[in-house]
Amino acid sequence: VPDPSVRDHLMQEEAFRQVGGGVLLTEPERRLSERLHKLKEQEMAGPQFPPAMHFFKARSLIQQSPIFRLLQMMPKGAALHIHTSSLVGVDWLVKNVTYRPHCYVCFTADQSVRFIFSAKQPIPQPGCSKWTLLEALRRELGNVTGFDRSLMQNLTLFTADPETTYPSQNVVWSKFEQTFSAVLGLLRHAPVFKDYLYQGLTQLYQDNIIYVELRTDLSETYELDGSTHDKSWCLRTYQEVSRKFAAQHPDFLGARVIFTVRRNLSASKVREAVQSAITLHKEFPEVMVGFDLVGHEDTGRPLWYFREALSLPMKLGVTLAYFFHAGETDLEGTEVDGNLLDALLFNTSRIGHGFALPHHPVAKELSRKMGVAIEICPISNQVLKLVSDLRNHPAAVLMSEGHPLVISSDDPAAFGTTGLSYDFYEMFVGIGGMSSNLGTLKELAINSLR
Ligand SMILES: O=c1[nH]cnc2c1ncn2[C@@H]1O[C@H](CO)[C@@H](O)[C@H]1O
Repeated sequence: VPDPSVRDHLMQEEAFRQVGGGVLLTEPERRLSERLHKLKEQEMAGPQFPPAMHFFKARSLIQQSPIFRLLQMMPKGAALHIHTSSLVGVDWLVKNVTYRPHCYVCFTADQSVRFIFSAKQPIPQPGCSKWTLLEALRRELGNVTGFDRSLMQNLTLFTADPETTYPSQNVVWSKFEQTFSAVLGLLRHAPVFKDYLYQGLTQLYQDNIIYVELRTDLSETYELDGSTHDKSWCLRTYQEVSRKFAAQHPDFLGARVIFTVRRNLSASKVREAVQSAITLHKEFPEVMVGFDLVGHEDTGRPLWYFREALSLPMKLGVTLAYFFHAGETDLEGTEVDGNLLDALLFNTSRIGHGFALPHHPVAKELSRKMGVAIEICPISNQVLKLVSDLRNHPAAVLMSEGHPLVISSDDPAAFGTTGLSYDFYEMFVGIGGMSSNLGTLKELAINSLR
């Protein structure tokens, strides 16, 4: 029989690590934690357990969960992994933005839509029907509600039947990129862009989030007469909107930007992007925090392919922080498997996703030693990686091994969420299981502000 005192010690150590360790609870917090524990037991014993289901099917159940409502009230710190183009829900885009004057729509052959604001009839776009003024179209239509619903469906992945709609990663990623193309015409209209950012910050603030870092390619914005604004205008706007919002909500710390480009670009294009990231960072040190590469990682170019571009700041003796998406993959058996290690060798400040970390022992150890935070986006993994059941998510292992984790929502509009409460729910109830407690939640919130 093993020595009971040794066993006892080891058991305690294990329990401590499983919940992320570290954070002490005050007496009232301990009581709240017990209450959460009881609620979790009830939820797990229920006929349907949301974290074991695809989020699109689980959302309405989660909305009824008392744990979810407590999580909404909880201060959650910072949202560190959100793409601007999917920040604000499609409800607001359709009901507010597409009802503004001068908004035109056209329909693509593959049943998607494009939008543009213009003072006069816009020039036709290849592959799209004739531009129609939405105001006129709605006047002609009998069923405006149905039409608006179909517009919304073009701007989000959310559907009642995810398994048949998205049978593979390639299918879901192609629809995903379609939603971005559709949204862009609305978002890039300069006055809409300002309101959109403000609305995005409002939604985060309402979910008790006090700081956000937004990933964006800073694509040019346009006015009604077709004139355009460049990346500097865009960054200035982020700064202005963030300051205005913080002035009106003194407990909000602000918004900053991670400049992104797509990982399927050529080496020379990425080199140009890194160069402009360096310039923009010099011009806007307060608001522009770093650089990242985005897009479907499994089919994209590996970081190593861009090594020359990514070494540029070092060569020039300037600092440019990296916030790489890496290991959003499984073990692929291809060059993209090197992304986690390369992200770390390029001194990444955080890792976006890191889902594949358990497959890469050397990268994993290095990451832990460097104290690099892993941005866990559980709902994104469900939708884009088709992992419906979150109970075996690698984040539980990473947490028990002492990796600093932060929770984020990635693309709230595409996934049908707002704020971080849905993702916290999936982390707390699904990934953390019965052992995660209020201390775990506290640790996650504190990590996001460290
Ligand atoms: O989870 C993600 N992984 C990688 N790329 C993403 C993810 N979410 C969005 N994007 C990328 O960001 C662009 C918009 O800024 C999208 O076009 C998409 O390719």
